[in-house]
Amino acid sequence: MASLAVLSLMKGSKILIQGAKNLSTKYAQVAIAGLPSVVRIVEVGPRDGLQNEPDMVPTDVKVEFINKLADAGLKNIEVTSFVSPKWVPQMSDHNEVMSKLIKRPGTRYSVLTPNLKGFQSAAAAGVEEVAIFGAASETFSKKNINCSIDESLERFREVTEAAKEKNILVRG
Ligand SMILES: CC(C)(COP(=O)([O-])OP(=O)([O-])OC[C@H]1O[C@@H](n2cnc3c(N)ncnc32)[C@H](O)[C@@H]1OP(=O)([O-])[O-])[C@@H](O)C(=O)NCCC(=O)NCCSC(=O)C[C@@](C)(O)CC(=O)[O-]
Repeated sequence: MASLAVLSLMKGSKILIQGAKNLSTKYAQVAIAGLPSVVRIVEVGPRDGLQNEPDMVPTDVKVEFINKLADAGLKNIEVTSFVSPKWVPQMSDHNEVMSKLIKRPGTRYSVLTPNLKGFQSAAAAGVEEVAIFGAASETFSKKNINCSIDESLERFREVTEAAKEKNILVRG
């Protein structure tokens, strides 16, 4: 009797295991189905890596850093920010960086632009791609770009509309 029970238990658990396997495969497929087929990696060292440096990094050093990253084969490099020099002094040489860097064919150089003013300066500097950047919390949004999340979305709308008119790419 006992062996019959064991057998049916084993059969039952086998069905369960198979069911779990099918389910996990199905969910795995759904999960993979949701992923993009291409991932673009953006090197942000010249901007995010330098922006909080307390001592001003000379523009020529920044430009040499960017050129070396491009020479190393990086295809997407975030090179500076068009933000307030009062907020981020290290990025105040954004125009000089853009004018001095050697644009390597096949490499895309992008900059941060939190608002229309920054975008207009970036466009005047011949930028081909801008990045807008929001926040997940009201606190960080206020601390970082001095506005609420809703206000930032309105600013980003202005930037994206202006960028569309000038055929400048926008990255979120
Ligand atoms: C966004 C603002 C300017 C708003 O700052 P604000 O004070 O709200 O702006 P405002 O309109 O009151 O203007 C204040 C002054 O800034 C000037 N101004 C106004 N806009 C610009 C501009 N675009 N470029 C240059 N100057 C600008 C404006 O002309 C004025 O000059 P003043 O009359 O006092 O002489 C300010 O909050 C700011 O610059 N914040 C710094 C943002 C920043 O760069 N944060 C670090 C990068 S974000 C980050 O690191 C996270 C991230 C992106 O890496 C996460 C991720 O990777 O996803």
